[in-house]
Amino acid sequence: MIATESLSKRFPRVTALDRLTMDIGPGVTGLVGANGAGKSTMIKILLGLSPATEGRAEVLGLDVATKGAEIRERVGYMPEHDCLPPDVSATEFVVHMARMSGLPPTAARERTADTLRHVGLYEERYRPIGGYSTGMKQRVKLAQALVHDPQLVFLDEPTNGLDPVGRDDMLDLIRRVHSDFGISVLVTSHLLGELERTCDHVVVIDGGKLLRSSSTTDFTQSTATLAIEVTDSDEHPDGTGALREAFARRGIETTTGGELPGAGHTVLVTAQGEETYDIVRDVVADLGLGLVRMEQRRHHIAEVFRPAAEAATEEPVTERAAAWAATAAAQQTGGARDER
Ligand SMILES: Nc1ncnc2c1ncn2[C@@H]1O[C@H](COP(=O)(O)OP(=O)(O)OP(=O)(O)O)[C@@H](O)[C@H]1O
Repeated sequence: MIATESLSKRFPRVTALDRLTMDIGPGVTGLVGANGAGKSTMIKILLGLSPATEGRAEVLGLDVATKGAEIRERVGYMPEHDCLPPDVSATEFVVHMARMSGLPPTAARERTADTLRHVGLYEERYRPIGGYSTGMKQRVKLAQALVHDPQLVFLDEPTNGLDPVGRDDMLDLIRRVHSDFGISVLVTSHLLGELERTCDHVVVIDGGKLLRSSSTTDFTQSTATLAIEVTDSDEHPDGTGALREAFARRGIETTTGGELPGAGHTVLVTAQGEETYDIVRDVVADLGLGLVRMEQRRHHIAEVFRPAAEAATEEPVTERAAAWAATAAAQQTGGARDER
């Protein structure tokens, strides 16, 4: 769907994209990075609206440097900032955008009605946009990106300004753009966690550089640890403590499950492979404890970047990534350390 090769964009005072190479296939892809990471700049280059300083990029096999118009025919774009005319209704605006994309009048009206219904705007679609809530405006922006039935849509921070419920609704809607219509999606966000359940693939950029590009499951599984919970026994009134000591004797490091209620009874062990499960079974059996739970703990994406947050003294990129990972983790409070 999208391929970039050593793509750079330099403004007089800042390098917005720095030799970025990535390959994005069909599905829902998240482009994640702190404010100023270069996400919007990337989208503008991919739409052929802003020239790259260096490198190449292709969208749907079309070169962004020479085929901008063809790309924009096939790609929908939901900009980050509010850019809707306040005096016209959603219907009038989206019909206009459909006509601009080349649809004949009747088809434009039909597609507009379908698309607005799909994004959840009903009777209010006849009212002027100026009186809409932020959530409704975001839906109009999404509708105009979808109305010409594109193969791919770029959604720039679609959850901006939404409350938690509105944010969840928007994320579900984005997922359905792909599952119901087969349209691939590139969605940007500065919140790592929020794209975790929506995206098949996540690309993380910081200071215009690629930090990581991988499937969401790779992200969340690569740091998987085992969460183990055991009973106490007469012989070992503190079963959890006894378990940790037994692991220590075998040279296996453990941590506890954090500060959530009940987490003190959870022992976390880094899974080195299948044999870790066997070791846990043997250790628990030797101690004569009951095994209440042994499950793979899936990390949230923000946790992958936690080590960066703890070593925030190095180069500027790391500092920014650290501050942002810390913010992302804080924004997920309550869910970030849940065990699934
Ligand atoms: N036209 C421009 N002229 C000069 N600098 C620019 C221009 N557009 C973007 N920049 C700078 O390039 C960097 C990347 O900006 P960009 O808007 O792509 O980031 P972003 O990841 O989309 O962040 P945000 O979510 O805040 O929009 C920023 O430092 C920004 O100030």
